[in-house]
Amino acid sequence: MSAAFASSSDSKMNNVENDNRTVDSVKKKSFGDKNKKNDTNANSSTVIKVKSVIPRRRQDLLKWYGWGYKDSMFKLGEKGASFTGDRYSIGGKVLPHLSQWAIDNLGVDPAKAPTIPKLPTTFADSRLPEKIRLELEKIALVSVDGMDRLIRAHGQTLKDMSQLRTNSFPRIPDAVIWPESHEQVEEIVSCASRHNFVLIPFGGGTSVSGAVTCPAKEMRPIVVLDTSDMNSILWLDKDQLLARVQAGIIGQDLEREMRARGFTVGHEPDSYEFSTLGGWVATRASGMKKNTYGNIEDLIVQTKVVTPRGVIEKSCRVPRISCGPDFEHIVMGSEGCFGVVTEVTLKIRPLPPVVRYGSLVFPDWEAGFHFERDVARQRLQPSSIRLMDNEQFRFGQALKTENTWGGVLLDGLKRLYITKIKGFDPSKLCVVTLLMEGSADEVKEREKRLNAIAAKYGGIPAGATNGENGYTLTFVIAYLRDVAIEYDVVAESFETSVPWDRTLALCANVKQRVRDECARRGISKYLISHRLTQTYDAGCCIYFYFGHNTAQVSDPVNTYEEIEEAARDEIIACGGSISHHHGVGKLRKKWYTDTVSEPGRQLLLAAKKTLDPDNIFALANMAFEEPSNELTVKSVEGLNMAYPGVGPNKADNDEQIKHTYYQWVCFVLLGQSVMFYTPRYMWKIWEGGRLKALAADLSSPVVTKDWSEFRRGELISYLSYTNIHTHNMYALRYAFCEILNLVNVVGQIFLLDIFLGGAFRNYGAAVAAFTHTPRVPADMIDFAAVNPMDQFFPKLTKCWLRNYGPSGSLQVKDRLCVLPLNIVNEKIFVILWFWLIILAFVSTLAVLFRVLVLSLRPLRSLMIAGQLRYVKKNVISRIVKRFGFGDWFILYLLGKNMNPIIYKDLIVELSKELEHKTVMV
Ligand SMILES: Cc1cc2nc3c(=O)[nH]c(=O)nc-3n(C[C@H](O)[C@H](O)[C@H](O)COP(=O)(O)OP(=O)(O)OC[C@H]3O[C@@H](n4cnc5c(N)ncnc54)[C@H](O)[C@@H]3O)c2cc1C
Repeated sequence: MSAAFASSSDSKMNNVENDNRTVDSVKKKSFGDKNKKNDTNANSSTVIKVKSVIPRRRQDLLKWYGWGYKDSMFKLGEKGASFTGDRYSIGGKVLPHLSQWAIDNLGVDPAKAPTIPKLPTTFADSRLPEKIRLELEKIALVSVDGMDRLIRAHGQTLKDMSQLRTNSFPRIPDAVIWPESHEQVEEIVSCASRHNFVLIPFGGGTSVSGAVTCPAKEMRPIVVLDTSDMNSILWLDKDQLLARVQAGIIGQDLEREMRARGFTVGHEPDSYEFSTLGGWVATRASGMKKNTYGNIEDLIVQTKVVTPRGVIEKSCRVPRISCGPDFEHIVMGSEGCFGVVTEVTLKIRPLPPVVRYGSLVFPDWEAGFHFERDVARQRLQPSSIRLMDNEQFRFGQALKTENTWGGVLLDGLKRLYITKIKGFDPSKLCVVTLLMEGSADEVKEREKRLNAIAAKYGGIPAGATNGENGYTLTFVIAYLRDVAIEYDVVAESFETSVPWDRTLALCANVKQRVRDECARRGISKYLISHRLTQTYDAGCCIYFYFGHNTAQVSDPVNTYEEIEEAARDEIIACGGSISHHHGVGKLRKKWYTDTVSEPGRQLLLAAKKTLDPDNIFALANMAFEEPSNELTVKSVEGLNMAYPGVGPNKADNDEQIKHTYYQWVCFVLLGQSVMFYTPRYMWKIWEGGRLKALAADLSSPVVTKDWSEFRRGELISYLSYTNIHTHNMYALRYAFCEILNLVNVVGQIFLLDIFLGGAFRNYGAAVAAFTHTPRVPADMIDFAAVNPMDQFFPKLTKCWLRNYGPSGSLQVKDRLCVLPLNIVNEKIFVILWFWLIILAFVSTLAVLFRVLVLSLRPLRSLMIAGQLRYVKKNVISRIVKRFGFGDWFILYLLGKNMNPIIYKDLIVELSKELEHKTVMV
């Protein structure tokens, strides 16, 4: 919880600036060579590994947040209010006026016991499958601990705080991972793309737009990528005034390290105690000193961003480039939806020699406003110049601490001078706070000129202390909201950017709209106040603060949001913007398209489609929709849906598998049988019944009278005289048919693979592997495990049906098609897969064996010997030596088709006959 007064803190915002004890240097090797190209001209050769003052891990974070405390950190009493803790200047002190202010303005009852949140003990189960967790653990530190996940489930909106206090987030992340380098982020993003889980980049968690809140309907596992361990300064170039910094560094750490070396970045959003460099880039942040240093977009020279499509980074570190649209501006303000910012090259500046605060009092808001306008027109703005309305001025007075008699007296005199002598109405006067930086002469000169302009509008200087208090209290004021909830008050700020000519009307109208909305709901105790915080040539930024007592309200957070929404409608109607620096997130989506136009929205969607087509960064901010249940189901294909591949299209580029094969399966099977029969048929033709004629009537198991002297003579004459050496072609044709068998089998595997659109080559193996995996995994979300039978032979598919509507136009209808035959097909093809694999193996062996037989004569003798019993080796080898391969082959086939006794007789006689024939070589 962001209530920021935990007593455990050991550093004060006010003294971190000069504390460089927490720095140590390490050699740069751990960040890989990829950084080298950015190192040119860098004159700091070591990585500055920064130790943050913000605790990084759960237990410490709990203390920091003040969770589990027994008592409230804030006490309202009759004699005043007090805070515990020492992080801010008002910690541990009594604020004598705050109780009365809270009673008068917000109807707080100091006697009522505050509602203190309990430390949660139960958390939603992590949905991250074990195997993905193990894979992630090989990359970086991972936690699925409930508290780690809860702490990173939220930003700092009122709703976030309310849900945190009641542990009622509809969805919290399933795991947190802490990468330490760009390379590790690349691995994590690639892992997320492979396994289709969601990544949420998380910096300081100070988002006030709902940007880091988990999309409630997301069914895929959500992993928060916490950048807090990526907080090193990779190099510092004092000549070029540049620094390369990892994106997870927290604002106050960055500034402390820079100041320790005599530099400053100068970017100080009010959240800079907690917010990170990556968060600033992702939200297009604006700091209070933007007049001198610029907003984040003015400070950046180069960013490195890991997207699912790869890394985006400009190839050169130049001050400006004219190279088409600047893609860095797609990343700036992308609110985590395109990828992770890992490293940033920032401009730095030498520390200003003089920093001086100041304040001016004006009779009313209009006078203060015209002063601000005049200063902007003359471009005389100091580093910061802010105008507070009367409500804020009085709130500031209520936050004053106990004072010395001297202080009280001085305050009294000042008050007397302003109200009695100058005649300012205490219920109207406004204050401008100033922060001036530069050389002593510059600061002096600027102050003189500002005082002169102020005088034109009735303003008078009110001293440096008031100005300084205004700035230091800025840090604490935001978090008062979190303790106010304990006293039945809900509050929040919202801001806008507005042209100068619309500002006064906008401020008045928005305040009036809030009053009307409160009246409509019977809310009588509330505060609506505003201040002007940033100025430009063309306009300014206005911050509104609104809070109300919840005693009369049944659903306080919802009521607050309704009123804020009405106020935003009014802001836009008055010419203001959706936001100046808080971003869009999930809270301000409603106004996004009107702000950027429909083509603008399409451009954003196109960028998303290009950089993150599978919606890995599914934060659903800006124009990106939260998944509807149907869409989510589709994204978890095969398990959390009725049937794989059936569902609404996720996007235009949704991958579609078109199943057209099923109508052709029977023809393909027929074609296969024809192809298998072809070699057999060819052999039949070529063989021409020769073997049958030679062995006619000689196959009977009983030796008959058919085996006569005459018949034996005939055969011996055929084999050894008339047809010897004429059977080579016969044998070669047989071998050719065997080769054809092999080619046929392999060819069929390829053809079937083409026929099934690439599904066949691994089909049998995938089916076999799948049967070893449980069909419905225990965690129900092992979405990688879709049955390959269902995947390639769906029984139910999505169909587009075309018909004519009642008035004759063509209609394309979304229908379901049932393919019942696939129940058989899926099995046929499994059997075929195994059968063809076996056949291919056997055919290969057959061909190899044929080659061996052709080349090794002793093998041929052995084969004949294998057909006979009790025949001497030399009898057989005499024949084999005199026979060619073809003769041997036909003799061998005869052996297979004859009675063995007759065959033995034939061999013995043949051998005798050939005894005097020349030996073949
Ligand atoms: C008290 C208070 C005062 C504030 N004052 C200011 C102010 O003066 N000026 C101002 O501009 N804002 C202000 N804000 C708003 C907020 O601090 C900014 O939006 C800030 O830039 C968010 O930074 P973060 O590190 O906390 O980001 P988070 O809150 O952690 O994240 C914000 C968004 O940025 C994304 N993100 C974070 N880190 C990365 C990364 N490395 N890569 C990609 N995406 C990332 C997240 O996914 C999310 O969408 C204030 C907020 C609070 C609570």
